Amino acid sequence: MIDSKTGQLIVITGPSGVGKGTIIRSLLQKYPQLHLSVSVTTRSPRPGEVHGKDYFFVTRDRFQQMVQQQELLEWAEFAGNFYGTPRLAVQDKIQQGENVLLEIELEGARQISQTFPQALRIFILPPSLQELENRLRNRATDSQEAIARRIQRAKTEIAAAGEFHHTLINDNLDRALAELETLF
Ligand SMILES: Nc1nc2c(ncn2[C@@H]2O[C@H](COP(=O)(O)OP(=O)(O)O)[C@@H](O)[C@H]2O)c(=O)[nH]1
Ligand SMILES: Nc1ncnc2c1ncn2[C@@H]1O[C@H](COP(=O)(O)OP(=O)(O)O)[C@@H](O)[C@H]1O
Repeated sequence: MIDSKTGQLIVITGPSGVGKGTIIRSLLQKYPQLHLSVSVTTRSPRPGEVHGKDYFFVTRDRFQQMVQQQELLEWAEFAGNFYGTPRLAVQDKIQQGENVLLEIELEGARQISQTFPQALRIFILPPSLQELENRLRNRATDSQEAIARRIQRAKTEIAAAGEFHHTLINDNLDRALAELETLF
């Protein structure tokens, strides 16, 4: 699958609720040589989310400081919160020949395409907008307002899918995973 001697950066983008987290969890179980970059966010933790595992949860002041001190490889505002990729952890892993996954939204993926043009950028699409909304509602982790913001943003993101090296529809999870594995 992946050449273990060369550290590769793989960007996975797609609308909120499409199944990025679900897909990545499966990938990490199957391929221990893959590492997921843990992002920094100003969003509040959801029940069960763990600081340092799901995200580093920080204040807006701390986030701003990280931006100013150029500690982030990329960052963006999404649905009213800030998200960013800590630079050092990713650089260290890549230099050590490890493969690193970034699960980030569109603006961040665009920044990476400038700063890391060699990164493989993959966009995950939902079968339909209605199904995307169903998944967000069934996941039941976000308020009505947060879901509405995510659906609104999804339209812009989906329209930009053509900027990515590959697009993939997460209809059936196992099928989508099998297709994704062929891209690495
Ligand atoms: N640019 C950027 N986007 C991120 C980062 N971490 C997470 N995101 C994106 O931010 C969006 C919202 O994430 P989250 O609040 O966890 O919601 P969820 O994707 O619906 O589970 C998603 O599109 C994530 O891919 C990051 O470090 N940088
Ligand atoms: N292929 C699929 N078919 C049906 N439901 C799915 C599929 N993939 C993921 N889901 C469900 O959709 C919801 C959103 O998935 P999640 O991985 O949290 O998305 P994201 O990380 O992109 O926001 C979750 O409840 C998850 O169990």
